[in-house]
Amino acid sequence: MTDKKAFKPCDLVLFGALGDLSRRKLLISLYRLENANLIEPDTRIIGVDRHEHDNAQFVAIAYKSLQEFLTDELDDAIWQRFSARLAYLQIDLTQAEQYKKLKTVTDSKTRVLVNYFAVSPFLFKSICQGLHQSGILTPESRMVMEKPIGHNLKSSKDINDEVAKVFNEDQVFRIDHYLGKETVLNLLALRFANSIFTTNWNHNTIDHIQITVAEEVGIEGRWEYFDKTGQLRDMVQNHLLQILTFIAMEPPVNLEAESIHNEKIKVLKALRPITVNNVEEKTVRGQYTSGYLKGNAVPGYLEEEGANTESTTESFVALRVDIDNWRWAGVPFYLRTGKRMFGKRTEIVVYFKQLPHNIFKDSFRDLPPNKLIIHLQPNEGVEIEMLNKIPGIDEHIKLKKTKLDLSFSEAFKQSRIFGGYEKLVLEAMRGNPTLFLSRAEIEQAWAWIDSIQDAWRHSNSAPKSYPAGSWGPVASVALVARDGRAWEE
Ligand SMILES: NC(=O)C1=CN([C@@H]2O[C@H](COP(=O)(O)OP(=O)(O)OC[C@H]3O[C@@H](n4cnc5c(N)ncnc54)[C@H](OP(=O)(O)O)[C@@H]3O)[C@@H](O)[C@H]2O)C=CC1
Ligand SMILES: O=C1O[C@H](COP(=O)(O)O)[C@@H](O)[C@H](O)[C@H]1O
Repeated sequence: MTDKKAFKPCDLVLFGALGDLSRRKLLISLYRLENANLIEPDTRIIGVDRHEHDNAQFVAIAYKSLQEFLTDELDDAIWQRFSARLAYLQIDLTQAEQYKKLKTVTDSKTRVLVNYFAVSPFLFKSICQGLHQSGILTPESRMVMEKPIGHNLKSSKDINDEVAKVFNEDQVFRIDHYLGKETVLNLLALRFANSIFTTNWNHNTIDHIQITVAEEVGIEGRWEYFDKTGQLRDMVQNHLLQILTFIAMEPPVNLEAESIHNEKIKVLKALRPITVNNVEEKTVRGQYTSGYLKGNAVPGYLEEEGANTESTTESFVALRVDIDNWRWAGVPFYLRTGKRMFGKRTEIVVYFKQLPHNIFKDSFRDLPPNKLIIHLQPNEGVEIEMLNKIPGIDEHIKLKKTKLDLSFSEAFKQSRIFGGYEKLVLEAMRGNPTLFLSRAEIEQAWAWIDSIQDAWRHSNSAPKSYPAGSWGPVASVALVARDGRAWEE
C-alpha cells in the first residue's frame, strides 16, 4: 500500500504539542516509530503551543510524557536519537503574524511540511490562515486533522470549507485512529482474501452482526470536551461507523484510497435514518453512576472532576442499525459503546443463520448458529464457533460447541502489532492517503448522526443510568431482546 519513493524527510509540526493527545499518543507513537527505525534520519518534529518554553524544556516535557505513557521500556540510545529531532516554538495560534516563526526552523523547499492539528477544531481556521499567510506552504505540504471534525454536519462543512481554502483535498489527511489498528485493517483481508467468507457474507447466511466497543476508562480529565460531545459523537460518528463500513462494504476494486472511500460512502448512504418516529425502539442512551472496576470504587459521570451535575450527556449508546441495500436487507447491526464498562473489549460478532432442519436433536433441541468472533482489542484474533462430534462409540452422535481459535500474538509471533496512531502518523509522513477519511464520508456520517441527535432532543428523555463496571443500562438488553436476540457476553 505504501509508495516507498514518497518517503521523504519531512518536518512534522505538532500544533498543540503540549496537549493531551500529543503527550499521551503522538509523542509515544513517534518514539515507537523511532525505535522501529521507521523515521527518516532527517525528519524533525517541531512542537508548537502557546506556552513559553525553549527546546530543552520541550525535550524534558516529551521525556516526562514517555515515562508516564510509554508501556514498553525507554531505551537511552533511542531516546538520544529521538530527542535530537525535537524543537519547540511558542505561537499563539490565533495570531497570524506569529506563524512566520516557523520559517526560522523549517525549509519547505527541500522538505515536506506535515502539519498535525492536535488542537480543538475551533483553531483550525486560524491555523490554516496563519500557515497560508506565512508563505511556507507548498503543494507538497500536508495537514492532518483529528476527529471529531466538527460537532454536526454544518460545523463539519464549515471546517472543511475553511481547510479547503488553503489545502487541496489530496493534501488533507483526516485521521480516525481505528483505521490504523491492525485488526481493523485485517477486516479487509478477512473479507476479501478468504473465499469462505466472501461467498457467505450477506443476508442469505448472516442473521445479524454485533459491534461492541466497551471502554474501561471514564472521562480522564476531559470533562469539558466530552460533556459537549457525548459518546455518540465521540465514538459512533467515527470509530463505530468506520468498523461498520469495513464490515458491510462491497469489495473495492483495489486498495487505492478512492476505491475504498467510494465503497464506504455507499454503506453510509444506505443507513436507514433514525428519527423521532423510531428513536425509542432503535436507540438506548446511558450515563454511568458510581461503581466498581476491578475491585476499585470509581465515581459516577456526574461526580467526575469539573462535572456539571445537571448534565444529560450520554456516556453509553446502543443502536439497532439497518442497512437498506441488497446485501444486508433484513440483517440488523447492533452497535454498543460506553465508558466505564465492565472491561475494555472491542469486538465484532457475526451470527450466521440457523440451519433449516435439525438432525441432531439428541444434542441440541435447536442447533446453535455458527459465530465468527473478531477480537479487535485486546487479545487480537479471530474465532469461529462451530459444532463438532464428541469422540466416542455411543449409539447416538453427540455434538459439542467448539472453537477454531486464531490468536494474532500466537500466529504472528515474529511481528510487532503497531498501534493505530503509529501506523497513521507514519502514513501521513509518507504521504499515503489510503487509511484516511474523505470529506464526503465524514459528512455522510454526520448527516446520519445529526438525525439521531435531533430525535433525542425532541424526545426529551434522559439517559438511563448504569453502574460503572457493568455492561450498560438494562434497556440495552431489551433493545436486542425485542428482536429475540442477546448480546454476546
Ligand atoms: N486527547 C485525546 O485522547 C484525543 C483527542 N482528539 C482530538 O485531538 C484534538 C486535541 O485534543 P487534546 O489534546 O485532548 O486537547 P488539549 O486541550 O489537551 O490540547 C490542545 C493544546 O493546544 C493548546 N492551545 C489551545 N489554544 C491555543 C492557542 N491559541 N495557541 C496555541 N496553542 C493553543 C492547549 O493549550 P492550553 O492547555 O493552555 O489550553 C493545549 O496544549 C481535539 O480536536 C480532540 O478532539 C481525538 C482523539 C483522542
Ligand atoms: O477517539 C477516542 O478514542 C478513545 C478510545 O480509543 P482506543 O484506541 O483506546 O479504543 C476514547 O476513549 C476517546 O474518548 C475518543 O475520543
